[in-house]
Amino acid sequence: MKAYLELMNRILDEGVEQRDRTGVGTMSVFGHQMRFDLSQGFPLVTTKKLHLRSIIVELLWFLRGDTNVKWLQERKVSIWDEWAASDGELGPVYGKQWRRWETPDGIAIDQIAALVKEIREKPASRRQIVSAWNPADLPQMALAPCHCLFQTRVANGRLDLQLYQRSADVFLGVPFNIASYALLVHILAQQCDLEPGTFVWTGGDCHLYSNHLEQARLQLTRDPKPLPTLRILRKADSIDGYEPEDFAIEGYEAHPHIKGAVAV
Ligand SMILES: Nc1nc(=O)c2c([nH]1)NC[C@@H]1CN(c3ccc(C(=O)N[C@@H](CCC(=O)O)C(=O)O)cc3)CN21
Ligand SMILES: O=c1ccn([C@H]2C[C@H](O)[C@@H](COP(=O)(O)O)O2)c(=O)[nH]1
Repeated sequence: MKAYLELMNRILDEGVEQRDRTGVGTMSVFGHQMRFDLSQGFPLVTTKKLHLRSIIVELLWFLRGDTNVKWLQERKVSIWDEWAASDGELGPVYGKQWRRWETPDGIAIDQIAALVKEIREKPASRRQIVSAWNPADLPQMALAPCHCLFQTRVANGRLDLQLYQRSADVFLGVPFNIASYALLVHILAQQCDLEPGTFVWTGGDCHLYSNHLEQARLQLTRDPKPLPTLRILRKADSIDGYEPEDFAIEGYEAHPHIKGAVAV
């Protein structure tokens, strides 16, 4: 995960101070790209221990089309709690836009099902895109989508994916986002009889919150370890058929966990 350390290093080196929406304050750079060849291992940060289960459960929650934290909480995942209303709702966030984007005449578009169909039937298509950025729905969302658009592409029997993340909390969010989309590539590839290819992460405002700077510097003193391997233990009948227990990570060696407060 050298690419991740390089991003943290770049922010510490050339980032500018920004006052942000949360009031915490950040150091930020604008525009950055990282590439992960998924045939070389699963990109899980090794310079601090990560809880992959939360990442798996969150991705399956997006794929369910769910926008209520209840399902996450029942599975002991609390990462969205701070933004939820008292009934658990987050408004029309990722799950809604991925699975039920509403047209003005009330038709629901399942972007994920359409993507799987496009990859299978038109692998050379340059229109394999899913967007969570729905300007009409933004006012109702608890938080505007950060990982807002992704595109896939098929070449040489491999599935590549590029994500555009408009806003990136590099210490807390980005390790989750990288692993989550790498996992999504594995799932989509399995469903479409392809091999996982390259995951390209593209960030807009890439920042370290002022209360994460020490944690970032500590990680930069640590040597990254070899990447683990992700195994999907079963091929589900469709993209909707996966359970958290279907995924296993092998050979994950990491430095101790580092705590950091989340900016709300
Ligand atoms: N400021 C901010 N940063 C984010 O990364 C973020 C948001 N807000 N809002 C929405 C979601 C929620 N995400 C989160 C929220 C919390 C953690 C977090 O606290 N992670 C802990 C461990 C939590 C666990 O595994 O249960 C960590 O140390 O990584 C991670 C991602 C990503 N997003
Ligand atoms: O998946 C996610 C979700 C959120 N973030 C971070 C990026 C920012 O620090 C905040 C969102 O604040 P905005 O003012 O809406 O940009 O959450 C992330 O890194 N990854």
